Amino acid sequence: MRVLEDELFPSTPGKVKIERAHTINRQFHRCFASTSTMFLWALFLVALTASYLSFQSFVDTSSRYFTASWGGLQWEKQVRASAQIRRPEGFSVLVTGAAGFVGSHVSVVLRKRGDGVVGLDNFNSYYDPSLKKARKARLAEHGVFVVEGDVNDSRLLAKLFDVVAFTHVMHLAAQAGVRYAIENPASYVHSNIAGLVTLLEACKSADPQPAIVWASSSSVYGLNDKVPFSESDQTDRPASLYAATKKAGEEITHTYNHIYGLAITGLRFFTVYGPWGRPDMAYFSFTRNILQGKPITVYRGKDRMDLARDFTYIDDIVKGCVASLDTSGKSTGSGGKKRGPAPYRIYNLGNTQPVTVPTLVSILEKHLKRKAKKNVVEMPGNGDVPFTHANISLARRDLGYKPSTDLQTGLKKFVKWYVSYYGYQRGKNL
Ligand SMILES: O=C(O)[C@H]1O[C@H](OP(=O)(O)OP(=O)(O)OC[C@H]2O[C@@H](n3ccc(=O)[nH]c3=O)[C@H](O)[C@@H]2O)[C@H](O)[C@@H](O)[C@@H]1O
Repeated sequence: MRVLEDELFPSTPGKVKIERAHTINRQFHRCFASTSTMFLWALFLVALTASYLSFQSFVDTSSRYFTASWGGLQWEKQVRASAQIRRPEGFSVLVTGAAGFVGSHVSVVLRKRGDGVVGLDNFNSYYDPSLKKARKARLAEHGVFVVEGDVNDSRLLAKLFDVVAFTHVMHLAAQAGVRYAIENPASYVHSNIAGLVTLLEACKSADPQPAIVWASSSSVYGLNDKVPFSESDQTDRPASLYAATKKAGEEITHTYNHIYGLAITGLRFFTVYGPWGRPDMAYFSFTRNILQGKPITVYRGKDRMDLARDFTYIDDIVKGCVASLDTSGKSTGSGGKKRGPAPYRIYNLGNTQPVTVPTLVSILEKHLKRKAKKNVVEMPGNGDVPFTHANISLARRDLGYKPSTDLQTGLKKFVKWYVSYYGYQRGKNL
């Protein structure tokens, strides 16, 4: 009873205070203890996360180191052997996009005449990479080694220039295709802008600086309607992001020529076709579909106008590329500094005989001995231009460029290659 009374009505009021103070103290300690425990836990978690992250980055770095497709003594030996020059006054050429259509052809021709050639290609999957691997195998038969890597990899480029004093760079690596830019715009910026700048940075710092020949495109003429297209014509109205990145490439290379003394030649290719070509292009996909009995889509311009292209055969383009290397002149910079003016050139490489898309189809039908199932639709507004037509007088004058294969002959050679490459037999579904 007393206890209860004492508890309910304490005789000494201070007692409550003391007890309350004790309780508060205890609570404070408990609270402090739990805060510091929490703090310790938090510290522990932070430390755990940090060590996990650094472990991850260690794993990443080391796995990159161990799985990198380039580097090492054996790799350097292959690069050196491939770059070896076997003719007097020969070149050592770094060919980017070497497993690509134009790149593989140029590499073979250069190697055959005794130049040293090292290829570089990222083997991306824009179109069937097995075709790129097959081109690589063909290059290996000719003694050309293709490094697997990206032009955006500045460490790789520095290493390549460290191992070989390239006299020339044939820059053909790019995100190609006019209409695909709608689907994947970033890939054009990545390869055609960022990749180009990374490559030019490597070239500018290289000692000696190489001369550069690179692939621009007929698409830079965009909405121009003055024909034939001449190099001095207006090129500031591109119709696709692809064209815009190629035009930007022309401006970017000009800057590097101006500031660092790099010798630059830009080649505006006009719809290149032929054996070992690109499956995304019309002549290639039409062939596949006609052989498989599938329909093809033929675009038509405004007022039912047929679209036309200045289709250019691969062997003619290769001759233009090689002549550009032969006449490129020298870069003048060293130690990353310009020492004098260097050549800056741009040339059209076309065939000068535009052919309509329906005519292209009828030539294919003749060579394939099959009728196409045509689905004619109005050209969608996705970057296409209605026609292209090259004026090649500049290239003829400076490069001795003289295309000699008409579309009939060129497509016959393409169909022959296609049929043998894909092992086509009548009746067999490819
Ligand atoms: O000359 C160039 O600079 C460009 O040439 C080609 O671009 P393009 O001329 O559009 O070549 P294709 O894609 O083979 O088209 C050829 C023609 O066939 C037409 N086409 C294409 C595809 C299709 O399904 N149907 C069709 O009618 C196109 O509209 C175009 O008129 C290349 O794809 C580009 O990489 C290159 O830069």
